[in-house]
Amino acid sequence: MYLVAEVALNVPLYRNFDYLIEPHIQSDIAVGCRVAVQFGRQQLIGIVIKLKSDSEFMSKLRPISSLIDSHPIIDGHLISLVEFASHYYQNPLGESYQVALPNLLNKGEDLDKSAVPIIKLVDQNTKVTGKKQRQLIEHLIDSGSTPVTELSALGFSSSTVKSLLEKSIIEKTIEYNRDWQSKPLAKGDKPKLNREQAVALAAINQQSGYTCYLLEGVTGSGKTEVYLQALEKPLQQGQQALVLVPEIGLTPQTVNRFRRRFPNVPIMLWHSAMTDHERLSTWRAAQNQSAAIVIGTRSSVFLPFAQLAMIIVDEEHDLSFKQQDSLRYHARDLACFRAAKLAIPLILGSATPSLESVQNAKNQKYQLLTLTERAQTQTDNQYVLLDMRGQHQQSGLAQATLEYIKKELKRRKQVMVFLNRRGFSPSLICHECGWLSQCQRCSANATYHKHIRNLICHHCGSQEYVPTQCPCCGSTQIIPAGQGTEQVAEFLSEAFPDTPITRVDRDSTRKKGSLEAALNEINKGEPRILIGTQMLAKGHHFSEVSLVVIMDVDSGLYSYDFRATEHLAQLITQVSGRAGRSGEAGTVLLQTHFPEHPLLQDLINNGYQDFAHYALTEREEMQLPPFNCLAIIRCESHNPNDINNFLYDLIPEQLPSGIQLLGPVPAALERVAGKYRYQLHVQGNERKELHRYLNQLVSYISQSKLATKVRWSIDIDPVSMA
Ligand SMILES: Nc1ncnc2c1ncn2[C@@H]1O[C@H](COP(=O)(O)OP(=O)(O)OP(=O)(O)O)[C@@H](O)[C@H]1O
Ligand SMILES: [Zn+2]
Repeated sequence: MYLVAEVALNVPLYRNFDYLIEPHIQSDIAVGCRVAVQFGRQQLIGIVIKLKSDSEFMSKLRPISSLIDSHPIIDGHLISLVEFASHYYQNPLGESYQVALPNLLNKGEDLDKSAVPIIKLVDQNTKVTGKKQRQLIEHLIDSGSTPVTELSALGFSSSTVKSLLEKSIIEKTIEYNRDWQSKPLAKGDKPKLNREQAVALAAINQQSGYTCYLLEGVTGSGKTEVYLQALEKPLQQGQQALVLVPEIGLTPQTVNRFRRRFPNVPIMLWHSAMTDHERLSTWRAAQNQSAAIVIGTRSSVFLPFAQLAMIIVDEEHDLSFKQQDSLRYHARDLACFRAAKLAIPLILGSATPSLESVQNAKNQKYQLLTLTERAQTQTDNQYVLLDMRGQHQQSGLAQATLEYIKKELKRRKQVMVFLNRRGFSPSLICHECGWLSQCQRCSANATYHKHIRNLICHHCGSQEYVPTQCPCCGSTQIIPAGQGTEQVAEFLSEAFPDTPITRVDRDSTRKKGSLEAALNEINKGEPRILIGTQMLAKGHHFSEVSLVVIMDVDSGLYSYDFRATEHLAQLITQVSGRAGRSGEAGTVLLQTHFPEHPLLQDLINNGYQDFAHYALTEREEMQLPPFNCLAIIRCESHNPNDINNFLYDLIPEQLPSGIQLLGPVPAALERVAGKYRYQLHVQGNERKELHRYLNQLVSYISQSKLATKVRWSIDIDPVSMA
């Protein structure tokens, strides 16, 4: 008989806690149930991870206060996933469950809540007058149906929905059922695959069990089409699939494409803009199989599918798949663990795969499938390296660039200008004494946002008014230094007064539905200049863009981070992929002061694959990941002495062989929000050795008094050195 439950609690301690099982819950309690327990003076909710007949602290144990679930809420597979993640990323188990489970479950919410209704279009013909109502109808024509929980994020208010319901143009139904599993799979129109796509699909369909496929296809080569057709097999068998996408890749266009293709299959979403209730409903739908496909961002890798038969990771190189706090997991790598454990296929797709994945394909850990041709055009984009040395610039744009833009607009095309910096200018400078606007709390500039007349620190968020006089010398000549998207948009609207301009960055898309509205404007296809950051760079299919201008190439060429060149090459390739997507080849113009730089030359002449090949050779020579394994111990505190004491204490007199320590070194931003930040890099030649060493290190730290004076964290396989 089990008398003791071992419980994982969300506390920053590397251990679990034993509680007594009282007789009245003995028959119901099981591994995977939530319990409420007394911890110190607080009531906490935890997960039962083990049942035991004894405990070394038996006489001191407190009883479980209450059993929340009469059945386990997670199965053995999910438990092993969270345990693996906790172990691999050296994060306490209770904290890891906190990340893996939806908020409401962590707070003790009952799992048995009613299902989410969907709305459907039932009458396309009745005319409506309201603009929003018309937009909703258009959206439903595109998507077929949409869960009510997604509507507000799309910018549709409940009153819009209500008026259409009253006119019986749409209906609201609950489709909490698993009918889809027994019905024959309905498929919307689909194109005939080209040869390369067909080869890739055949390879995926041929095998059963676990294989990880790296689908490396140039932008626009029809990777998504391969995913869609690969999904047919599991769906036909009534099995589920998970499609992981980057945070900004989850556009309505993408989702609609899946819904149009599989009209009688329930497809649900998972992303950070959803409310807790919305997320819980997706979680439950994955579990009770009323969702066939979930399209989700990073943390959807933890969803409790009952019949998972395929995982797809789109844009597998994307940095948003790595969580940057608490449990610092990489969703792609956990997807890999999960697929192997379940013996199901995993498809990693990208035009610009991470060097890790390229290397795994070389080692035959992944099976490489390549798409070299664009699906709808035969032509490759043409690159222009624009030498910026000595060029006259206006708001960061060379005269020659403006000529290119003018030419394309005249041909009634769209032009996309990419600059990965929002705001008006990255700082203000005093023209007389050289004072620079800086954040008081960070070792960083404060960005000038002109329309709100504020200086905002993009690291700690602190804001202040723009001074009318220089705080140093009193001069009134304070001018913007450098460019952000706000400035470029302003300048271009003066330079091309007759052309509409759409700016897409985090500032311009704060309002719900505004990104959607901007994308709709762009998709109308009229001549237009688009200016934006990362948000514009990936995944979008704008058919009329014929010229892409990348303004600031140089900042990625020389950086403290050994991954900077990889990220730059990915960015250039991805951004370029937005040009020339229908019919004719597009032009990609790179403004640079280093036109002879080997990276740029290689990339534009030979493509990303070639770049990746040479970049890997370089990594191998320098013994950097993926040729060794890396972890960073980060530490921050108001007091630099405490940091020093803590980090130097970790350096032993003798290191085990195969392990190297580097540092302590200051972080790229040495101070953020008033705190100093330092790092210690731990490198291992072999994964096993590194993990053995880190285990010891973490258990040492968790006992260390010096650790209590600082904030520390450990990052395994970091994607950023910041
Ligand atoms: N075999 C095909 N025949 C005709 N059109 C196709 C084919 N495959 C894909 N397409 C079309 O080509 C366009 C690009 O395809 P898709 O979006 O699947 O490419 P992708 O590789 O996923 O693009 P990106 O890298 O930009 O995400 C889409 O409009 C798609 O419908
Ligand atoms: Zn700051």
